[in-house]
Amino acid sequence: MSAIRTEKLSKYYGKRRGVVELDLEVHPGEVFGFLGPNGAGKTTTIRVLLDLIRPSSGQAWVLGQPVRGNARLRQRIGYLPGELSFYDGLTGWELFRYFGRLRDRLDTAYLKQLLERFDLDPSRKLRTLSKGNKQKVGLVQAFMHRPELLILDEPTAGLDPLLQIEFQKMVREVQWQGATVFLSSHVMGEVQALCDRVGIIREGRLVAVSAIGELAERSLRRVRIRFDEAINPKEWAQVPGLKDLRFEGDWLEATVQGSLDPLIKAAAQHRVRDFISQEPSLEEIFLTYYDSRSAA
Ligand SMILES: Nc1ncnc2c1ncn2[C@@H]1O[C@H](COP(=O)(O)OP(=O)(O)OP(=O)(O)O)[C@@H](O)[C@H]1O
Repeated sequence: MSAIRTEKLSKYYGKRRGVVELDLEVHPGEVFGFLGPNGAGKTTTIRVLLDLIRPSSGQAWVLGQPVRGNARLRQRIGYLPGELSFYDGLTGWELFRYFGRLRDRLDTAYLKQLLERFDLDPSRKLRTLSKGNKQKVGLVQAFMHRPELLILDEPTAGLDPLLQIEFQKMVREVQWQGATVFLSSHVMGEVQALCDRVGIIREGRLVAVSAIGELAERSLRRVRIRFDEAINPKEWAQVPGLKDLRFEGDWLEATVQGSLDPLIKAAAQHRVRDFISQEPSLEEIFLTYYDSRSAA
C-alpha cells in the first residue's frame, strides 16, 4: 500500500493549469519532499489529496483509500495548510479543542508537550499572532493527534532557525514511530536534511522523482586537483564530462557532470597532491536540473 498515490491527476482552474497528469507515489514511512517554484502546483496537489478541491481528471489515494468524499481519512492525516487565516477569530486553545472534537481525539498531555517544544502561548487569538507563531499553531494542530500521514505545506515558513531544528527533530521522531511525511518546500537545506526522496514539480508536471543522493550524482560538482608538477592543458580536453576547465600552475579546476570516474582515471596518470570535490547543494542540483530541462 502506498501512503499517497495519484494517477494521471489533473486540475484546471477554468483554463488555468493547476497540475497536469501527475503520477505520484509516496511510500509508507518515508519523508518525501515536494519541490517546485512558485505556482508550480504544489498546493493544488495537496488540496486534492485532502479532498478540499476536486480534480478535473485522474484519481488520488491516501493510505490506500480513494480521497474523494472520504471524510474519515482526515482523522488519520495531519495537515498544515499554507494559510491558517480562516481561524483568525479563535485562540490557539479554541482551535486545538475544535480539532480535537473533529477528530474525536484530544491527548492533552501530548498537546501540552508540543506547545512547550514550540514555545507557544495558546491563549492568544490567532489574529494577534506573528506569522511565525501562527505557523507554530498550524504545526501543533497537524501533529497533535499523532497522525499516520503528515501533509505539510511549507512547514517552516516564518520559523526561526531554532524552531526549524525543533521541527526537523519532530519529523524524525514521527518517522521513527512509523508515520509518513509529505512536505512541500522551497527551502533546499531543509529538504536535504530531512527527505528520503524528492519530487520536483514544474509548471504543473512532475519532472523528476529521485532519492536525494541520486539527484546529487546526476548533477554538477566543482572539482579542484593539485598535481606535483605543472600540467599540460591539452591532455584534458578529451576527458568526458568536464566543463569550464581552468589551469593555474599545478592546479586544475573543472565542473564535472555525472560520474567523477573519467577525471579520476586521467588524474591518476600523474602524482596528485590534493583533490577537492565540492558536493552540490540541493539548490545547485535543482537549478542544474531545471536548466538542462529547459535547454532540452
Ligand atoms: N483558486 C485558483 N484559481 C485560479 N488559479 C489558481 C487557483 N489556485 C491556483 N491557481 C493556479 O494554479 C497554478 C498552481 O498553483 P499552486 O498554488 O498549486 O502552486 P504552488 O506550487 O503551491 O505555488 P506556491 O509555492 O506559490 O504556493 C498557478 O498557476 C496558480 O496561479
